[in-house]
Amino acid sequence: MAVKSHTEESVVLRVTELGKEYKLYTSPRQRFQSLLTGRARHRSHWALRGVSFSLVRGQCIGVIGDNGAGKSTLLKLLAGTLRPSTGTIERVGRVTAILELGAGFHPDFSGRDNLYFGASLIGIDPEQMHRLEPEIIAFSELGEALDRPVKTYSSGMAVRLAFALVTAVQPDLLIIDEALAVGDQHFQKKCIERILAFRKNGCTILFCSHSPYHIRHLCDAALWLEGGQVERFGPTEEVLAGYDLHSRKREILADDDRASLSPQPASAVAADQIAPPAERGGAHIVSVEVANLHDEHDGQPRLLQSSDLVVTITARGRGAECPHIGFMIEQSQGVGITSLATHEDGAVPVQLADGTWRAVLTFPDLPLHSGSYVISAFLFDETGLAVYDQWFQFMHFRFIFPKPLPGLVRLPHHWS
Ligand SMILES: Nc1ncnc2c1ncn2[C@@H]1O[C@H](COP(=O)(O)OP(=O)(O)OP(=O)(O)O)[C@@H](O)[C@H]1O
Repeated sequence: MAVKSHTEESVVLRVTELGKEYKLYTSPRQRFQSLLTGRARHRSHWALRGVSFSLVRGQCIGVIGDNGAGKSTLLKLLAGTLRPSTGTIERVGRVTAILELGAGFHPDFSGRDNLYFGASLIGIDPEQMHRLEPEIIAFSELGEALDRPVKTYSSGMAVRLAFALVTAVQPDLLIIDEALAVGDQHFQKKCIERILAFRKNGCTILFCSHSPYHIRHLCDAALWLEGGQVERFGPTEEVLAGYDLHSRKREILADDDRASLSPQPASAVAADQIAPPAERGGAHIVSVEVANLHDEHDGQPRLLQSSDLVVTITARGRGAECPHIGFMIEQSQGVGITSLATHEDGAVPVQLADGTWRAVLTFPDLPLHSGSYVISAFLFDETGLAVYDQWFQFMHFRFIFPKPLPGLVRLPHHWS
């Protein structure tokens, strides 16, 4: 299925009826017997089946799906590190893949030696590599560590080296597997900037991520895999909306299962239990205060005792950069109500004397009906693309609207 109409010349990747079968043997002996006798003794597992799509030049496509849906298998097939069992892949131009970053490095050789070795594998000849070396080294920020054996590197250092090498030359098609989930904040930001620059220059990007946020902001189309097959392929928002519904249904089922095992009180959760381990010294959310919340009792979430919801979010940024702040309200059963962010609204957090940044968000005359709600706060970089920190569903509260009307919200409206 094509995402948008395009001429044949602009297609850089065409995948037709692609499939990957894994043969599962119960023991090495069974595998051996099957090799000897030629009789199939395996169970067949199709990690990918009947996948067809095409990408045109300059398109950025996000691949989403649950664990085990076949995303990595698809990316490895496209990168050529796995052979398909069925179907064809037609690629035009130079293709590079950032898969399992750093996995291909030789641990006993230095970072520099590995650069030359890795370059030859992705089609960069030694002369070209000689020219690119300073820029690759600068991007990796490894300094003197470059001449140490790679086995002495942290995983973050290996990733920096691999990303710097693989993106040293702009390819026609760049395949990225969760690269943004690794590395520190500073590195994530550099990765995003480089990906955006490639995109601007017409590079086609295939990007696999568990982060709908990054898919939404970087990709113009999305491919949703489910059980190894294409569930949906099309404009990002439409596919993400379908996947969001699917994920919520799955979470509700999982919650029901958990509840039947060990009932949990629906009480407010302390922020410090949920807040991710913000790298101390890095950008992080410092506090989120909600005005007029009455203390909880009887295990109930705290009650908002005002018709206005006023939330003050304070965060520590990175260097002189002005970060952005996001906020989300959901119904406690997991139905999303609203997500907002300073960068989406053209607002700017204010810097306080102690260097922290603060944004105060006010919902005047909160247009919600009576019910239980849960809030989340997010900290972004200055572009709104890198997520520095998130306090996800960290606080529940109750709200009582005096009139018992059915529904979720009171939308702005008028009668005539
Ligand atoms: N080498 C292998 N041998 C047998 N089965 C495999 C192998 N590699 C992957 N699989 C199976 O293929 C299916 C797809 O796996 P894949 O790693 O592509 O999923 P994924 O969508 O990338 O998952 P995740 O989000 O967890 O990384 C899974 O059922 C997995 O168990």
